[in-house]
Amino acid sequence: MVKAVVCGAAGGIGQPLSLLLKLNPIVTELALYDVVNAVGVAADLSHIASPAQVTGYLASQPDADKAFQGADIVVIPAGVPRKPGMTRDDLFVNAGICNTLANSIAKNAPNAFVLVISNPVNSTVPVFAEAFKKAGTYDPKKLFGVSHLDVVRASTFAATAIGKPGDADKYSIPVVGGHSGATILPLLSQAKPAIPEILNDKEKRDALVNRIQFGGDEVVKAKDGAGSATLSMAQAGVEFTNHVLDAVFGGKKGKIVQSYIDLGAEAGGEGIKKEIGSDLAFFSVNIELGPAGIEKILPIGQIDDAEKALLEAAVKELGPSIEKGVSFQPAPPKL
Ligand SMILES: NC(=O)c1ccc[n+]([C@@H]2O[C@H](COP(=O)([O-])OP(=O)(O)OC[C@H]3O[C@@H](n4cnc5c(N)ncnc54)[C@H](O)[C@@H]3O)[C@@H](O)[C@H]2O)c1
Ligand SMILES: O=C(O)C[C@H](O)C(=O)O
Repeated sequence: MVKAVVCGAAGGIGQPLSLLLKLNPIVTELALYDVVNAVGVAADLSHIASPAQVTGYLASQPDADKAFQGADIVVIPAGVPRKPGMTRDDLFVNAGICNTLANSIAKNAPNAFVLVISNPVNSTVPVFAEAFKKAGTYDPKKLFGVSHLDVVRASTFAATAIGKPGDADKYSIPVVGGHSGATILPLLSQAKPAIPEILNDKEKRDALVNRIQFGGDEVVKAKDGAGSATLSMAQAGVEFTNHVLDAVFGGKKGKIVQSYIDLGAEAGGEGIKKEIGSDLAFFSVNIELGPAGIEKILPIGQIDDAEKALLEAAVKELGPSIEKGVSFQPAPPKL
């Protein structure tokens, strides 16, 4: 029996993500939570013939805590998306929402795996960590910042740059660092299969790195005020969630993914700090998934000079974003 919760389930990401989770037979209970329309979306999804039993909860309901009770995994695409001209940092208003959700999870599902999609991920993941620490429920091996859309984009954009757009799913490119602009560090030198036609052409390489780092802006611009990536994020989100579900509940060990995590999460974090030459508390790294969540933090490995320069820029920009999340003070409750 596996209970999954989607917070922000009525939103642009939340609805398709909930649909895709409803289709995963590992999930037997799916609770949809939002401040609007969660009950309607749940009624709609509940007609699909798959094992998950769907329930919907509005945050204003007196029994809204039930959404979280007994949850094994909570996926969080709640909060405001970008409009043209905004940076992800401008979405720090979402910190308050994240803190509230973290408190509900700590109270009702202290052992749940928590996957954070809400932006700015570089800051909201530290907000969750701090709230869990205050509640005494923090297990860093169970907290994941979802940066998987960057990995998906890297494959798609690399295949396109090479002139083989139909082969997107054949390219695997690790993306480490953070989830915003210069903090997004695609490791093109580690691409599988190798992409010498890009690596040996500075102009093409710079263009590809830039497209991966600023892929989110493409969608924000194209949607022209109607939000940011939702459908590609739902697909990336479910892909990542399913990897965690497979590792924790499906007995499939050993999957390696990248996620923005607490470097204190498990032996290996200190090694990353040496590799990146900084004691940043959070970074997106290669992790091996297993029954406990983050089973191992794996080295970044060999990177070339161009990537070393990008790493320096990423580390510089990440520090203040992490600090902002760590030092976030929720507004006192209204009396
Ligand atoms: N990590 C990533 O790669 C990535 C990718 C795309 C978008 N995002 C982020 O995901 C978030 C959601 O994006 P979206 O396009 O789905 O936005 P959206 O506005 O369409 O949906 C957000 C949903 O959150 C709900 N919500 C607001 N406050 C809530 C609360 N306290 N509890 C529960 N639900 C609440 C809203 O009612 C809404 O239904 C944004 O912050 C966006 O920037 C992250
Ligand atoms: O770009 C955004 O604001 C949303 C998301 O972080 C993305 O990368 O698409």
